[in-house]
Amino acid sequence: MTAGSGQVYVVTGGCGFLGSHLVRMLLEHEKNISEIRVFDLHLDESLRTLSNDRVRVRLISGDISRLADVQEALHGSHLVIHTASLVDVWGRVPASKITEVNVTGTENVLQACKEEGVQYLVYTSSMEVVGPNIHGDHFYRGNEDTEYRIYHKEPYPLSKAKAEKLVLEANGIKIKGGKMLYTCSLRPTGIYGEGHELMKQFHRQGLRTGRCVFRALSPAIEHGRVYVGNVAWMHLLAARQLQIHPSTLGGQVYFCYDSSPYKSYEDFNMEFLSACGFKIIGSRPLVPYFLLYLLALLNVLLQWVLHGFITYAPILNPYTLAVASTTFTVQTDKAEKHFGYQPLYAWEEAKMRTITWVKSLEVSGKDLKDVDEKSNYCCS
Ligand SMILES: NC(=O)C1=CN([C@@H]2O[C@H](COP(=O)(O)OP(=O)(O)OC[C@H]3O[C@@H](n4cnc5c(N)ncnc54)[C@H](O)[C@@H]3O)[C@@H](O)[C@H]2O)C=CC1
Ligand SMILES: C[C@@H](CO)CCC[C@@H](C)[C@H]1CC[C@H]2[C@@H]3[C@H](O)CC4=CC(=O)CC[C@]4(C)[C@H]3CC[C@]12C
Repeated sequence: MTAGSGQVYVVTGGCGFLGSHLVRMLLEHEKNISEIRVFDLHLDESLRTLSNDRVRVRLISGDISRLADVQEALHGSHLVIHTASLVDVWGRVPASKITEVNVTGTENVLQACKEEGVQYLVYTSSMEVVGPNIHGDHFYRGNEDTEYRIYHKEPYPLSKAKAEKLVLEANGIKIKGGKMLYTCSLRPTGIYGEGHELMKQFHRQGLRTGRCVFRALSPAIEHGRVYVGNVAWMHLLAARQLQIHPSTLGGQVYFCYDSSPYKSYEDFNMEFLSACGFKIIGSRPLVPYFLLYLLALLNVLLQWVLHGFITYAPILNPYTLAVASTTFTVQTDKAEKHFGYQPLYAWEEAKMRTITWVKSLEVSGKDLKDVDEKSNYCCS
C-alpha cells in the first residue's frame, strides 16, 4: 500500500506517555493507515522522524480545549484515539483547567467528529471513573459490571467520569454526511512502562534515601497495574474492531488489563527498582496510617501557603494516600470476548522492558552520582 491510500488516524495527546507508545504501536502493527496525526499541546519532535514510506507521522500543535484547533486536526480524518488529558491528582493545575481540558476538550473532539464526519472515536478513560473511592471500599478483582459505590470529589476523576459519559452518550449520533458516530471507552488501571513520569519520581526519591524505599502501605493492598504497551495494543485493536463491529463495541467500556501481578503499589514498583539495587525497608508500614495522613495534610497546608510563590505538589496528599491504601484490581475478559484482545506483552517481557528503561535513568541522570555519594548507601 502506498502512502496516501490508507486511513488517517488522529491521536490526541500523542506525545504523552501512553500516546507516544500508541503512535509507535500503530506504525508497527496497523497496516490500514497512511497518516497518523499526532495532536498535542506539547510536541515531541522525535516522533516526526518515525514517518516511513508507508505512513506519514504528522505533528499538529494544538489545544484540545480550543474547538477550532480540534476541527482543523480532524478534518479529513477517519478515526480519533483521544488520549489527551491533564493527569493531575496533586494540585499542580487548577480544577477549572482540568475540567477545561478533560471535559470541554472531549466535548470539542465529539463536536469536531460530528462536523467533520469522523465516524469512529476511541476514548482513553481511566479506572478512576470507577474508583477507588475515599471511603476505603475495596474493588477486588472486579469487572465492567461490578457494582461499586462510586464517589468523586477530586477534579481529575470527576473530569474523566464526565468525559467518558459524554463519549458513550455520543455513540450513534448522526454526523456530517448522514453517517453515525461510533464510540467506545477504554479504562486503564495504573499504567507503567518506559517513560512513566511517576516512576522517574520514585526512582529519584529512592536515590535520595540511599536506594531505600521505606514501606508506607500495607502489602495486602493490591493495586491494578497494566503495561503501557498492552494499553496501546488494546487501543489499536479497539479502533480496528470498532470499524468492523460497531454494534458490538459502540457505547461500550473496557478495562485495560494484562498479566501484570496483583501487588501493592510499592511492591509493584520494587519489581523494577530492585533491579537497580533499591531495597524496601519493612515488611509492613513503618509508620501508622494516622501519621501518614497527618503528613498528607501538612502537604496540603504547605501547598496552600506556597501557592502563588511555587507549585508545591508532592506525591503524598490525602487523595493519593486514600487511593494507594484501597485495593483496586480488575479481572475481566470483556475486551477479549468483544474484540479478541490478548495482551501483546507477557508480564516477564513488560517487566524486562521497564527495568531496562529504569536502568537507563541511572545512566542518563547526570546528578545521580552526586545523589548516591551524598546519600551514603543505607542498604549495602
Ligand atoms: N498514567 C496512568 O496511570 C493512567 C492514564 N490514563 C489516561 O491515559 C491518558 C494518557 O495519560 P498519560 O500518557 O499518563 O498522560 P501524559 O500527561 O503523559 O499525556 C497526556 C498528553 O496530553 C497532552 N495534553 C494535555 N493538555 C492538552 C491540551 N490542552 N491540548 C492538547 N494536548 C494536551 C499532554 O501534552 C500530553 O502529551 C489520559 O487520558 C489519562 O487520563 C488512564 C489510566 C491510568
Ligand atoms: C503513599 C506513597 C508511598 O510510597 C505511594 C503513593 C502512590 C500514589 C502516588 C499512586 C497510587 C495509585 C496511583 C493512581 C492509580 O494508579 C490510578 C490512576 C489513574 C489515572 O488515570 C491517573 C493516575 C492515577 C490517579 C494514579 C496516580 C498515582 C497514585 C495515586
